[in-house]
Amino acid sequence: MMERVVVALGGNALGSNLHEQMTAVKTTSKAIADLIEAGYEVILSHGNGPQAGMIRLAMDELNQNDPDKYPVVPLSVCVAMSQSYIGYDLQNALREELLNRNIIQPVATVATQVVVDPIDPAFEHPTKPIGRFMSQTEAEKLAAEKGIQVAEDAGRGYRQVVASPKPKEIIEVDTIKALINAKQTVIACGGGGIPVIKQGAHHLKGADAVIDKDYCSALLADIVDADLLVILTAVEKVALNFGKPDQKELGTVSVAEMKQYAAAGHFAAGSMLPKVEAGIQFAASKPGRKTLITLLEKAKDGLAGKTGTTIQG
Ligand SMILES: Nc1ncnc2c1ncn2[C@@H]1O[C@H](COP(=O)(O)OP(=O)(O)O)[C@@H](O)[C@H]1O
Ligand SMILES: NC(=O)OP(=O)(O)O
Repeated sequence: MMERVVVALGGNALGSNLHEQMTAVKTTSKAIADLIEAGYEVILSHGNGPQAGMIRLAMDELNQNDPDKYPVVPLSVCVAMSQSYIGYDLQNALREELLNRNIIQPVATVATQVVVDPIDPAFEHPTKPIGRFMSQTEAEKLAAEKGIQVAEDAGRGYRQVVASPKPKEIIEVDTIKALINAKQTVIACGGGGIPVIKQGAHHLKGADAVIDKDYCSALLADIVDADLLVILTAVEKVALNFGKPDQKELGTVSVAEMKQYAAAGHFAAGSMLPKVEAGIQFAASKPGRKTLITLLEKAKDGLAGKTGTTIQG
């Protein structure tokens, strides 16, 4: 039987600006088309930190220069814009790659709303880095000028930080399932989904946040009953003592073991930790489910059990 795989694309699959993204999606599409050609049923999700930050900054700039003409654009709308912008580039490149291989399979992006809890403590403590990397001096200057919060991002520089509540429910779940059942390749939950809060009987109000795409991908993988969650990032394997002389790369690891490593502080908050936590969540949710964390270029080999870090129940 065909294995169903939710693939979460990280920053290196998309680049961090318009030009990089145009180039990156071509390589990404080849890796994804390889999986489709190998017989996997693929559902795609992706990050949006650099893109949502870029859109937010541009919108803020317009508003500060001429507030009458350009009202404040909420972060939820910036996330919606980023989903469409990234979805467009991905579906364009993947469509072409599949047609070049004579694979007739439509690709569609679903604007996906994801419910968050209005009293999630994350709203009080912004931790999600978005936008470009800056020096400490530049970041502090921007924070003072624009009234935003900034923080150091996993040893890589300073970035704007925003609230990142946990994803609770995917609103467009039936649309996503209908497209999968119609044999279409779906891009959903981009950027962790457009964060919304339930109000009254049926109203959904946009929330000022960016949801983590790894946590949301684990939720998506669960609701579409995927066999595998594949988190593609910039390292081939997850490591213990990362970046230290005694670094040790992990192959296949049980949920229980991975929980111990996470508790011992081996995975950096804001970079590897959410991937490991999302991976554990999915692998532990039902017997037989697995999570693979590896490089984009190694996705096919990883699924064949040749490389990457696999978390299993
Ligand atoms: N223990 C670890 N093992 C491997 N990589 C780690 C570890 N801790 C932190 N990292 C870093 O996490 C990065 C992946 O996180 P990030 O760049 O935020 O992900 P994304 O691919 O979703 O954009 C890796 O490229 C690596 O630099
Ligand atoms: N939304 C999100 O998790 O984006 P990044 O993967 O770019 O951080």
